[in-house]
Amino acid sequence: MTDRDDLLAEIENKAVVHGKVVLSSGQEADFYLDLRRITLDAVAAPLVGRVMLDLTEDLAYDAVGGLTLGADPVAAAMLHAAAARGRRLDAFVVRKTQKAHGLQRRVEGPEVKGRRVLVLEDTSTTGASPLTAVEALREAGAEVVAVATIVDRGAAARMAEEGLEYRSAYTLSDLGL
Ligand SMILES: O=P(O)(O)OC[C@H]1O[C@H](OP(=O)(O)OP(=O)(O)O)[C@H](O)[C@@H]1O
Ligand SMILES: O=C(O)c1cc(=O)[nH]c(=O)[nH]1
Repeated sequence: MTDRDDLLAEIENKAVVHGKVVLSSGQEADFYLDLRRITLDAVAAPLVGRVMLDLTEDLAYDAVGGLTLGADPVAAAMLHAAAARGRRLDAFVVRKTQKAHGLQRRVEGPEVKGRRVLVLEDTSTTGASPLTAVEALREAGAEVVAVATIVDRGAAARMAEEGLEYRSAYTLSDLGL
C-alpha cells in the first residue's frame, strides 16, 4: 500500500457523510466530505502531508497555505512532512477578512512577498475559496504557482479559466461518489 492508497482509505472511512447538505457556495448536495476529520486526524494528517508533497513535487514553491480554515491543517501537515524530508517549507494562513487590529495582516505567517507559493484546499467545489486566497496572495506580492486540493469536487474548469495550474490528489470517482 502506498501513502496515496492509505489516505484514500482514511478518507473513505472517516470523511464521507451521506445526506442533504448546503455547501459553501449555497448549492445543495447529497453528501459532504468532512476533510477536517482527516487533516486533524493523528493517522491521516501525516499521510496528507506526504501525499500533497508528492502531488506537487515537480513544482517550485517554498511556502504553502490557503484560505482559513480548511487549508490550515493541510499546510501544517506539508510543512512537517517537508521537514521530515530535510526540506524547508514555510506555511501561511489567508484570513477571510483583513484583521482590524494588531499588524492588520490578511496573510499571516512568514512574509510571502516576492516568494513562489502553493495555494491549498482540503476540498474544492466551485473553487471560490482558493481564488479568494490567490487574490489576497497576489495583493501581498506573492507569485502563485498552482492550487492543490486533497479532493476535487468539480473546480478544475474554473481553475483553468483563471489560468491556474490545478492539482488534486483525488477526484470524486476515486471515492466512488
Ligand atoms: O470550492 P468552494 O465552493 O469554495 O467550496 C469548498 C470550500 O468549502 C469548505 O470551507 P467552508 O467555506 O465551509 O469554510 P471553512 O473552511 O471555514 O470551514 C472547504 O473547506 C473549502 O474551503
Ligand atoms: O463545497 C463545500 O462547501 C464543501 C464540500 C465538501 O464536501 N466538504 C466541505 O468541507 N465543503
